[in-house]
Amino acid sequence: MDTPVARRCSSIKRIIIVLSGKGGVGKSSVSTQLALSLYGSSPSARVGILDVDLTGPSIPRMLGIDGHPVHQSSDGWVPVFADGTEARMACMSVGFLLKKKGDSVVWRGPKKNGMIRQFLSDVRWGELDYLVIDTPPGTSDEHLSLLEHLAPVHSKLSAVIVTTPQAVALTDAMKCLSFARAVNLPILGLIENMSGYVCPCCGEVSNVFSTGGGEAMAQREGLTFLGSLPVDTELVTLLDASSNPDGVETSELNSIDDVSSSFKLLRSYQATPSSKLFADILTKVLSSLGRISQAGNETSNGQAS
Ligand SMILES: Nc1ncnc2c1ncn2[C@@H]1O[C@H](COP(=O)(O)OP(=O)(O)OP(=O)(O)O)[C@@H](O)[C@H]1O
Ligand code: SF4
Repeated sequence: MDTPVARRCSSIKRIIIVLSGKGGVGKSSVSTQLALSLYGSSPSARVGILDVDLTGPSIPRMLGIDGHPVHQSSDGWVPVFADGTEARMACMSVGFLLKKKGDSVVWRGPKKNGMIRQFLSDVRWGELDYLVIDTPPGTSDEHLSLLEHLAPVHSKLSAVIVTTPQAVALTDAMKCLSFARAVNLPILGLIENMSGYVCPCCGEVSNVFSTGGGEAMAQREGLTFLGSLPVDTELVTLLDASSNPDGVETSELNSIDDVSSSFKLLRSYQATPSSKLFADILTKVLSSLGRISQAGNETSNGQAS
């Protein structure tokens, strides 16, 4: 089907949708870490991150590019490049379109649907190896709009589910899984976030909440368990340090050089020992992606023959 979204997405190889049943489980942090890991997976990897959490956009803040202006060209919106002039990490979020930091989006379904369509059809992503899409918690209008508009490029889609170990989060993660299955969205796997607390002094792991529920759910449901991430104080410090100071007006943030130093700080997280855990997750994500594309090829070959 030839639609504006299909035309725009023709230069994107893989689209990974990050889902969570419950709010606050770390879906945006995982989307950010996933995008950074994919970016670091090869010196030429080109990654986009699209924030469709319209009422709670947090990706610009996490990437240290909060408040940067988005320019409109004759061919659509130019995304903000989190890595500055290297231009391999493109980001788009409703957060860039708000006049002031802290402004809220109070939109009904049709307006949200229009915004998502515009994000998918009007952003000049260019050639991307991966587009990571951070979604709102649960399965809402935004998810339905997203999948409806992306239907012409369904073969490029897959999802990662993020949960925390508590029973209530796992129940909501199950709803997410049912949704993904209902819309025939391949699942790359499940991540259990905030699984234990690592003491910054001695490295001892304390299980503040129950643990292992995510892995058990993955096993039960035949999903790949991508891994557990502990509560990491270093990550929080970095995410806070990379954010722009409160109250900086959009018009004051025009220099692309401002972006590079924040991004370097965030990338330094990728070099810490705790990021080893995310490196293992990335290996499993890439292997699941390979498996899904192979299955897709076999299906299309089978259909062709
Ligand atoms: N593994 C972790 N260690 C420490 N803090 C974390 C971790 N994961 C997430 N956080 C922190 O928890 C808070 C919520 O995380 P995040 O915004 O990623 O959750 P979310 O699921 O996307 O939330 P929302 O429902 O608002 O979309 C953030 O302040 C984030 O920095
Ligand atoms: S885990 Fe060990 S070092 Fe860390 S706070 Fe507890 S007693 Fe102290």
